[in-house]
Amino acid sequence: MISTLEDLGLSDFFLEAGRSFMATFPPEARAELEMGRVVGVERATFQVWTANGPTEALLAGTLRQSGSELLTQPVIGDWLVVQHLAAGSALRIVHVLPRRTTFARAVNSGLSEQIIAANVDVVFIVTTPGEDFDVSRLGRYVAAVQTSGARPVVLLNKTDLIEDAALFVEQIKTLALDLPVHEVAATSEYGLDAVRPYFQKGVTVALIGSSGVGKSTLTNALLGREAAVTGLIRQSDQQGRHTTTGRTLYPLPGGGLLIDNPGLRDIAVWDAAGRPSGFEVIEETAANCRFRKCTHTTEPGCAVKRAVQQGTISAETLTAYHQAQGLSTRRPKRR
Ligand SMILES: Nc1nc2c(ncn2[C@@H]2O[C@H](COP(=O)(O)OP(=O)(O)OP(=O)(O)O)[C@@H](O)[C@H]2O)c(=O)[nH]1
Ligand SMILES: [Zn+2]
Repeated sequence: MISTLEDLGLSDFFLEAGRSFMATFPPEARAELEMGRVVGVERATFQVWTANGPTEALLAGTLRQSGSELLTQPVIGDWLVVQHLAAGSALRIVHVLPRRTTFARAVNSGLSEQIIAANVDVVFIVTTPGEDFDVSRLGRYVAAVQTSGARPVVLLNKTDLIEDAALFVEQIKTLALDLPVHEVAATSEYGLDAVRPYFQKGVTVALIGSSGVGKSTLTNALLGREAAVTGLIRQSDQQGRHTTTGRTLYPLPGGGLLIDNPGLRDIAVWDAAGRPSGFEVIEETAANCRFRKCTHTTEPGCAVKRAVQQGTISAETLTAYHQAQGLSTRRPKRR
């Protein structure tokens, strides 16, 4: 399935970055260096796929980059430069290459964020037409994914449980122009043929959505039973069920890659300038607005507008926030 690093998503962007980093080493040191992608993370252990296949890799605590900058913590999907030590031993992670997209989750009640995945091209936002259905929350997910540079696609799962999925699809489609929305049922594999074409060679897809919407079931259906990748980190509980402690990037039988990110609820993303762009930052800042019901549009004494002027909140984030707010007033009643 994976025969070249291009199958794993290696593009000119990463190739150039990797080459110019390696060029800073003397030739004899350079011979030990290689590029690879993080395909598994389980606590402090990484699985890195290089031209020779997947291998365990470790972060040496004392390692520093060529400058004296501390090494960035690698996450699933990262492209790396690794060093071969003795034959048969784990690789050493030397450098994390610049990321095209990053996904973060809010931690500490939204005060800070933790990056959990990098270099994702397409994000499947999974929802169901049941209790979980919340158009304004979906709107925040869509906006966050768009801001990250990845492409949002909504999967309405468990459509076997309702009569008329079209009603829900209509509401979701109002969230963004050209937003693809697919009706699926993971348990019966209904609708998955429309979803598989997103997995083009080298394209990385991640699944997000609340707990219980069917992300694991979808992942298994898309991977197919045989696809369980040996050599990658897989954890099983007593029932043999795939559990959700680690993160894994799986190659699909027909090409493309899937990141398993279970339980990722309060996603936030960082914009290109590295500022947190989840809406938590707006809500925190809004506490300092002069008016309690400030809409952060034209009010005097608006702390959010001030933060945008000062560059601590991006204008795009505020626009996305306003869009999501507008949508929330049109939120349909739950049935
Ligand atoms: N009826 C129906 N049930 C489904 C469908 N997809 C998943 N389920 C069920 O929904 C439950 C939750 O599915 P999971 O795949 O574990 O959900 P998840 O999103 O991975 O949940 P977390 O691991 O908690 O994040 C399971 O009992 C599935 O069998 C579907 O299309 N139709
Ligand atoms: Zn305000």
